[in-house]
Amino acid sequence: MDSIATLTPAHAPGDDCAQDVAGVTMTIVGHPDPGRVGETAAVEFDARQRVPLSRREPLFAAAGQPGRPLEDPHLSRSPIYLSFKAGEMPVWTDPAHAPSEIRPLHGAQGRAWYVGLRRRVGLLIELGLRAAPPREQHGLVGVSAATARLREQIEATAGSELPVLLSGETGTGKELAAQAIHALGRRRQQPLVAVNLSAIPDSTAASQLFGHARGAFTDAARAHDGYFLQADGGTLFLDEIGDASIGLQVQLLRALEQREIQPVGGRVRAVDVRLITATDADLDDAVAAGRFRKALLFRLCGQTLKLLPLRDRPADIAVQLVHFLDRALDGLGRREHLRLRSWTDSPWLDLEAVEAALNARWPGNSRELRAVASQAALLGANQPKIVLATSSPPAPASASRSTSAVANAAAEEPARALTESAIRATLAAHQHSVRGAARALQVAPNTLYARMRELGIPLAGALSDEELAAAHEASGGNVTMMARALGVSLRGIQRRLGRAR
Ligand SMILES: Nc1ncnc2c1ncn2[C@@H]1O[C@H](COP(=O)(O)OP(=O)(O)OP(=O)(O)O)[C@@H](O)[C@H]1O
Repeated sequence: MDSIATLTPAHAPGDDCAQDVAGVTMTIVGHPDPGRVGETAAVEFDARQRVPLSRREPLFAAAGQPGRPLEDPHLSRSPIYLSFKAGEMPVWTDPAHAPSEIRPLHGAQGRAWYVGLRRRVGLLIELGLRAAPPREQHGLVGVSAATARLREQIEATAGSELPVLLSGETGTGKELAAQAIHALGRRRQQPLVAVNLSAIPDSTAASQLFGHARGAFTDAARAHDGYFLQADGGTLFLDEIGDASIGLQVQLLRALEQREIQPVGGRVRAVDVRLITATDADLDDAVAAGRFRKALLFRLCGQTLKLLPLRDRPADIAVQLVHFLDRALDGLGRREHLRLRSWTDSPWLDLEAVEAALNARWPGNSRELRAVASQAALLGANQPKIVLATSSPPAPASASRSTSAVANAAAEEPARALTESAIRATLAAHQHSVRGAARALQVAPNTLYARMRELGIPLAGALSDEELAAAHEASGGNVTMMARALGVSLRGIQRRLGRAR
């Protein structure tokens, strides 16, 4: 049986009757050729509620590509069958020839399983038939049904002018989603200004957001346009909206309802801004506790997009793992690690590492996965196989919440657009010089250092001797390459090397 062309949507979680389902969707999560991770096959059940698996069938395909079989010669040529019964784990019809284990997946409510084939190929099997989504679209990497749905919601949202509220744990991609909504909407030629409210102290929040007139307060030697005016005609992305003080919430409500703002000590001004907000907190709880104004929440959630934790999107874990490894290996000039070596050699990215990633909890979600993948690429660049340190310490309650260090530093000087992407883009534009980026972002270097530590953005001074040694070995001692691979400045790495000697 081959992949089929006519598809019915995968059922919503909670429908647990396999008899109602026409078949399953299989996604490759581990393969000797890592380039195949993310390919899917939608396979109809036969008359006995079974699907065949072999080296030759079904055919797996990336979106828009022709289908290919699994090919691995370690798998049998003749099919073995997985049999499905409502409410039960699937079973091999011939257990004596079973190619290996089947395990239920975390959070899948009896509708998805991991199947390992001869410790060579890993498959995710979900009830329901669905088409293969692109591995990367609108800047979002992933092939899970949740990511496909999120992209559809982003497209639908981009066409409207309503405010959008993005909710999800830290690192799930809320800022990426905001960027995609802006990039697809009619305001795309206008600015997108991203601001993290948790990085702005209450005392200066009004003047930073709404601006101030010259002489409005002691230090206001010049008039200042706030973020709202900087985003005029475009989009303002307010991250950590749950951290806005009640006073600020009142002003935000006014800006939304009357489309005007009042700079501190200045005249009321009209402003045309599409607002996208994000939170990892439960704002309904915050309303119940009197910390968030119901009227503002009502206004903000014109459209609400929920981003699932990464651990509930196993197909995305595998695809993002390969994506982040590829990027890190590219920096080291070692992308060949992610190509099929030969069917006889064991792959650099083996199934053990993939399974470890699928089983990890990823409290810091994709941000944590990216950091773990970058470190694994570095440490494993000269090794026969990757070792994935998935036991990375859980992210703090929220990796993007302000720490007292950030709050204190921010209090010294206005913090500007301190979101992860803004910092990374500015660093890249300044050869990773933190001082240069801090100047461009108009923040004190200490504010930027603290925020970078908080977001897990690499700093040369914080690199361990082990990381340094691995990068040194992987780059053959080329310091420029080391700096590129580690994502830090050349000067920083030279200083750090001096210290290490
Ligand atoms: N679907 C995805 N595809 C590729 N990269 C992703 C995806 N989701 C998140 N990331 C990466 O993870 C990191 C964190 O993403 P982002 O800043 O958008 O998350 P967030 O939910 O806004 O986090 P926070 O709440 O902490 O601000 C970024 O480097 C981003 O590129």
